[in-house]
Amino acid sequence: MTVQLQMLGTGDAHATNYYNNNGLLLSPGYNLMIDCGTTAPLALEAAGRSFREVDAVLITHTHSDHAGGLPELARLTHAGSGRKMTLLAAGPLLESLRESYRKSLTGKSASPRSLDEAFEVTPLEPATPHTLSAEVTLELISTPHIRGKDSYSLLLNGDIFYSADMIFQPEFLLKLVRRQGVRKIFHECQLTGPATIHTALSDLLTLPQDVRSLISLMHYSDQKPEFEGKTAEMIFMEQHVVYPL
Ligand SMILES: Nc1ccn([C@@H]2O[C@@H]3COP(=O)(O)O[C@H]3[C@H]2O)c(=O)n1
Ligand SMILES: [Zn+2]
Ligand SMILES: [Zn+2]
Repeated sequence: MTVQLQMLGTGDAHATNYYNNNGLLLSPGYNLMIDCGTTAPLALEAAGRSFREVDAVLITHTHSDHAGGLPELARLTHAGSGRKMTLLAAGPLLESLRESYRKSLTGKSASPRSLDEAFEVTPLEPATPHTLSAEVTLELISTPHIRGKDSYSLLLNGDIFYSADMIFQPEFLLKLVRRQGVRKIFHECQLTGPATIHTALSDLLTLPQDVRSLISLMHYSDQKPEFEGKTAEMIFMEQHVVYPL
């Protein structure tokens, strides 16, 4: 299967050396942007890509490093091609996304005046596999991040897990690998300190070796270079590199 993942950025919300942790799932005839943080429009260009190559954008949750770039993406697509890009998200996120979009509008802007004018807004039912193209199926999995804030991780093609920001879920990760046959895990990673709303590197290091060996780390801070060689079998994803899945 010729599906690839290119991270537009691999940084956390405060990183200055890395763009926001947003991805581009690349497949023949269908490219999906995974999250669209504030830096995503710039990061697309830095990665040598164009919004014109993106068929749809999926939002995992409504923090600015995951959804803050939607107004600029809307402006670009509206001005650059006139087309409406598809926006995919779980239903419970839509009200918040619509409100954030409204708040981003300024009086003079020529941007579309609402999220629905800007995008073909398409709610996705969680816990249900959705066929997005001949080579891409996607299931949203509700995972805990911040109390009261819905957040959805992704199961791609049934055997690849991509975490939204999430509190460490060891039993869940073990189940994915041992019972559901997940063969790759892209996991967010807080490098220092105890993690309360994210998953710490120290948490991931407690997983069994066979699970660690499937994990690629993303959503990290500027301290990443200090942690090279300290992640056991887990590898750091590098932004803009294209990884086969
Ligand atoms: N000092 C902090 C700590 C956190 N935050 C926000 O909380 C979010 C947690 O999820 P995230 O997607 O990593 O983005 C973080 C910041 O938006 C913040 O804005 N300032
Ligand atoms: Zn984040
Ligand atoms: Zn978050």
